[in-house]
Amino acid sequence: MAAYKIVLVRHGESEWNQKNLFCGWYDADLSEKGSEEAKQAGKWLKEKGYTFDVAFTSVLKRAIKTLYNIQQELDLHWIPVHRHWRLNERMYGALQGKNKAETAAKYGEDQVKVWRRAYDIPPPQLEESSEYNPRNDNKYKNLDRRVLPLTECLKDTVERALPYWHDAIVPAIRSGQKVLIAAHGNSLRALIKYLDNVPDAEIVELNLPTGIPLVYELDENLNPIKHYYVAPDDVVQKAIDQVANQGKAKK
Ligand SMILES: O=C(OP(=O)(O)O)[C@H](O)COP(=O)(O)O
Repeated sequence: MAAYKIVLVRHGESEWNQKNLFCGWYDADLSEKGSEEAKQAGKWLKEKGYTFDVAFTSVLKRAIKTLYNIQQELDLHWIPVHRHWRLNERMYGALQGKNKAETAAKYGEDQVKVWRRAYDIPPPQLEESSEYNPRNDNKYKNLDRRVLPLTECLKDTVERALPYWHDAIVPAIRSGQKVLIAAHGNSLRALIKYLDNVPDAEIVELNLPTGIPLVYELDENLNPIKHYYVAPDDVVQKAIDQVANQGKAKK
């Protein structure tokens, strides 16, 4: 019997997902399809009787709006929402704004898979002068510049996301609140890597679909007992395959 149940959800499709661009900390909006996916996520949760006491998200609008769409479906506008940069997507460095299929055609699919999925190999850094440099973004103006990354591998994302997990999310779970986390493909992979203790070589194969709630049942020590998506299996598999295939060169 699970002591706790939490729900993780990757935001619905963003405009940059739709264009197959590496997005990272760029603040892309949801596409129309992404808003629909977010509403559908809320409907699936409602159908299965889920409700929440508190929600956590990043400071990026694709995750914030996904969460809001879910709140709307569940009539949970009133719950506290905590936004934090530590739940942001992995900083994709110099790849931000580049098309994944074109990058695969230029550098090879194997290299792109390493950049997308290797645990401890970061993509090349953003230039200091880049328009995507978070050090010039108002959202982060009160933070020490040294915590703002110019690139990250998944290991870096794990290291900057976990303090927020331990300091903010774990106390909420332990206090008995029902927790929803709306975040990103790689910031959620970072959390799953930690929760499930996934070996470095295996995390490479984990792809998270957009807009499909993922339930984690946890024991009293917050160790996972089991996890499952709240959506029909065929929908889940198709969405996972789509993400995995984004890094293939167009034939
Ligand atoms: O910004 C991104 O993630 P997000 O859409 O979950 O926020 C990345 O571009 C996801 O790409 P990836 O699946 O190639 O790591």
